[in-house]
Amino acid sequence: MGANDSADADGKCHNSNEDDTIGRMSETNNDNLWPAPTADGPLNATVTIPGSKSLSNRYLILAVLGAKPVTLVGLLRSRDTELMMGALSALGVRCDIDPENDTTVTVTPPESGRFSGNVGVYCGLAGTVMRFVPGLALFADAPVRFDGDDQAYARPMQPVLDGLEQLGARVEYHGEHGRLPFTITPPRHDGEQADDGSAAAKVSIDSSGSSQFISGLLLIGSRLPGGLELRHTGEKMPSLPHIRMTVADVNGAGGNATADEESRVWRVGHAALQLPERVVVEPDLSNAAPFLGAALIAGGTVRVPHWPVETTQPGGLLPGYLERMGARVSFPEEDGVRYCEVSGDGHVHGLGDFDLTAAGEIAPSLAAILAFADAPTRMLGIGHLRGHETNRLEALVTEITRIGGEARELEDGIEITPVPVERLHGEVMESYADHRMATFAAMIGLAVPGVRIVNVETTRKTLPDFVGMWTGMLER
Ligand SMILES: O=C(O)C1=C[C@@H](OP(=O)(O)O)[C@@H](O)[C@H](O)C1
Ligand SMILES: C=C(OP(=O)(O)O)C(=O)O
Repeated sequence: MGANDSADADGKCHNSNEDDTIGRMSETNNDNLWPAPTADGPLNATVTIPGSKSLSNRYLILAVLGAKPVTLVGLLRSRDTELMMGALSALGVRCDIDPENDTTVTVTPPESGRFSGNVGVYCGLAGTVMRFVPGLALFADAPVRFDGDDQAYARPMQPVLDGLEQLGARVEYHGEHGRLPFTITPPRHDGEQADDGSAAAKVSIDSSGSSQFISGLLLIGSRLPGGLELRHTGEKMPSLPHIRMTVADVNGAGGNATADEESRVWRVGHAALQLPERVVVEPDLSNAAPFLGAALIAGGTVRVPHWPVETTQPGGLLPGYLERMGARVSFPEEDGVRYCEVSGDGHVHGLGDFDLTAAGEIAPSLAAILAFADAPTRMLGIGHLRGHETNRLEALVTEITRIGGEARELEDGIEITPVPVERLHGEVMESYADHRMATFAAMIGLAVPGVRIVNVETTRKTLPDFVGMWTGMLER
């Protein structure tokens, strides 16, 4: 849970959302350095990964768009999901945490179906909160103000807000145009939640900067009187699996969402959404990347249990990517549990030109592995990572260069040219308040002694106990 959050005896979630400070950018100071452990031999570990951030925060949104309570099992409990629950609580939703198991949360939508306005929503640095919750403000009874971490002010927001304006909302920017903080005033309501036979609302946005702009609008499309027809006008379309995940999840809640990816048009019919009474969240497969990738860097074997046979998560592409880098990958089943098992012998193949448009969020973890490869890699299709938690392309180049490696930014990605590991040296590595830059540095530290990481706690964005999991993986 967040630093200021607590569950009382009846499990009701109190979330002083606006005071959340965990994971905020912290100053570099020597009290805040974590010595990243090196691997002193091949690994042999099984690592259980908490619930998927992307699925957890989609299910939370879809649960509140229904009419009946929904119990989410295996929900991620990390900064990004606390921020989401805090946002929903502010809007009048109940989140009851099971006192026996804090990853089981029951979400009860407001009885009226209308969200409380005249409230503030604190987004932290969470893309899924800042891009998914504004859509709910369309159905609030008064304006909703959104704010976030200072670093969040740099993240692009405008396309999703342009979309909401096309749907009748008014958006007032309090800082830079197109960025946090802002206030959304919902359109005047006259029972728009019913299907009044009107045509689908047509919205056009440029979603080249983030797939979350499209997802944020598709999530609420079912509630519009005639549904939604959403057109993406831009050139690039990053993270398509995340958009497919949204379509699948809307349909899993009884919606009618379809995609014409070639024409870049998505349609969502008007529908009363209702997730099943109980929904089980898959482990976060992108968060498995540092751990499974560790087997390639250090050698040995790492297993992740509960690996789904089929998934909408882009992390489902990870085993294939690791195989291309030289890993042996298998999916053994033991006592009904399916594992992803990755083994490495310390040798990593470079990938040459490598299109990562589909799964940009795992770029930092792959970069850490590829810094130890036998040949260069150009990870392409990820220019939009400049608008992630930090400018990840710049951050990766800075950190690889800092330890004596070679990398450079490309217009649409990053080129990593490995150097012999003896030339790499441990340094204080920045994490930029970015969970994936912190785990990137920890991966480097497996093979480069003396790495110390600034503010490793920033991993709480999506992993409540990264340090415990990492040191557990290295225990023999
Ligand atoms: O919808 C989602 O859950 C996400 C979409 C992706 O965003 P971008 O399309 O901005 O990369 C991904 O990187 C992010 O971690 C999660
Ligand atoms: C880009 C990411 O996060 P967000 O959901 O904040 O966009 C990420 O987790 O890599």
